[in-house]
Amino acid sequence: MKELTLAPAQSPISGKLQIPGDKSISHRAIILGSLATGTTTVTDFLRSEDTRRTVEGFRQLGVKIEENDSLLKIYGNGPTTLNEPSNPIYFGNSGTTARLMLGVLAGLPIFTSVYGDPHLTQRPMDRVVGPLSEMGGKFDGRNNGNYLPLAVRGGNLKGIQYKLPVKSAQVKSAVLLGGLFAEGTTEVIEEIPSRNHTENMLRAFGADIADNDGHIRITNERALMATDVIVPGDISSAAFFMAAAAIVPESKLTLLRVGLNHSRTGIIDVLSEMGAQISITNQQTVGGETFGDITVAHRPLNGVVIEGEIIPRLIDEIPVLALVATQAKGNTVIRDAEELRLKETDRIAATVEELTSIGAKIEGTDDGMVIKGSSDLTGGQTKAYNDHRIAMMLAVASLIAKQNVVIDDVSSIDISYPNFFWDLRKIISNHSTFAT
Ligand SMILES: O=C(O)C1=C[C@@H](OP(=O)(O)O)[C@@H](O)[C@H](O)C1
Ligand SMILES: C=C(OP(=O)(O)O)C(=O)O
Repeated sequence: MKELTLAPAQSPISGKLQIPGDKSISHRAIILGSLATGTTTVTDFLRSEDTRRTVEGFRQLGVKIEENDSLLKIYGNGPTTLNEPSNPIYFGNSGTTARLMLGVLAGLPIFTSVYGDPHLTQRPMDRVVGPLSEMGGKFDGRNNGNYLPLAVRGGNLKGIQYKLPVKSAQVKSAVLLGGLFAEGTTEVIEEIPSRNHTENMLRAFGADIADNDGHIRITNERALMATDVIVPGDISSAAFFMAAAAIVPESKLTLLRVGLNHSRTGIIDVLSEMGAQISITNQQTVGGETFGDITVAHRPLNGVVIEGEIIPRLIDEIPVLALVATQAKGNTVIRDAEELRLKETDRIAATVEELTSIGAKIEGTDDGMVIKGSSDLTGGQTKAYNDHRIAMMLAVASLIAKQNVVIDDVSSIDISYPNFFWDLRKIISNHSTFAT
């Protein structure tokens, strides 16, 4: 447990920040680099608890991976050289590691057993075990293989056509990764677009993949070849600082080289619609991923409705957007976000409970929340539920609270943003008021 007391910001937020590498893209770089033939160099890789799980997972399968700060070298020899691990693979807290690696393990002709921490052990796996079993993978575990720990016997997969029943990039990615090993064509049909980093990176590694208006087809016909990956800054991490600049009066902050893939930029659309001033400069595209600098300046904010197709484009940003909405005039309504109940914690319940406890007017619904703005935040004792996104949202809330905000445990932040508090200190001048 690492309790932290945070004091309100006494001045506007300003300056420039380099945001650490994108977590989703970092996971995918390890996976595809490990399955490819040749050496893959990954620049600006996110070193965090979650990505460490994916690195360790592939090391257990026999892949040599060298780490030098945020530079990673993966020495791939193709999937036929991967070994049956002698010990269970630990996925920790990482849903992405679990779902995507299950897609790979289903394709390999080996036996593996996999497990996670108490939070991941409660998150559903049937969403990937279902389609991967249909392809021929064999799974066993509690509740018909819905929960970790799981036993997996892979190999002999056949392509299927699979219409996604949930809005999930992890499920899409697991089936596509299984498709890399399957006889025939594997097709995933996605009605509402979710993050497409897997598709972009598979293409960059030379896979036979095509996306025709949400019908994504892949075959096993082309072996993956190593390619270098440059990881953009994670917009889901930048989101906390975008929110901070949007709610602390007179602030103006620039976040450098952040990933701007359209499937991830819902937060820019919503903050702009609320009235924040946002500009983007220095755009470039590498390996199918666009980067750019985002500048956010404080302006008076108005409530908005967040629903429908935009939800997967900002799913991890909803807790911090709810915080921003407490400072906007009028109601903000969030709908179609039922997936939030299945994350590291139930993020609808956690956001409502904790923001209410520090003075916000917010109510939960089955698939979202309604926030009545604007209201002053008082401060006080809060809980992070061992969820990094809730912990960082509460840290941002402290900037505008009337009194200190105490967060019961901030250690979960290492899951996606180990340097979060260093970066927060850089942009607020009264950092000496941090206390543990
Ligand atoms: O594919 C990914 O890297 C992710 C997809 C999303 O999950 P779902 O696919 O479950 O929506 C997101 O919430 C998670 O943080 C990362
Ligand atoms: C939901 C998240 O990650 P994962 O599903 O990989 O645990 C997240 O990072 O917010």
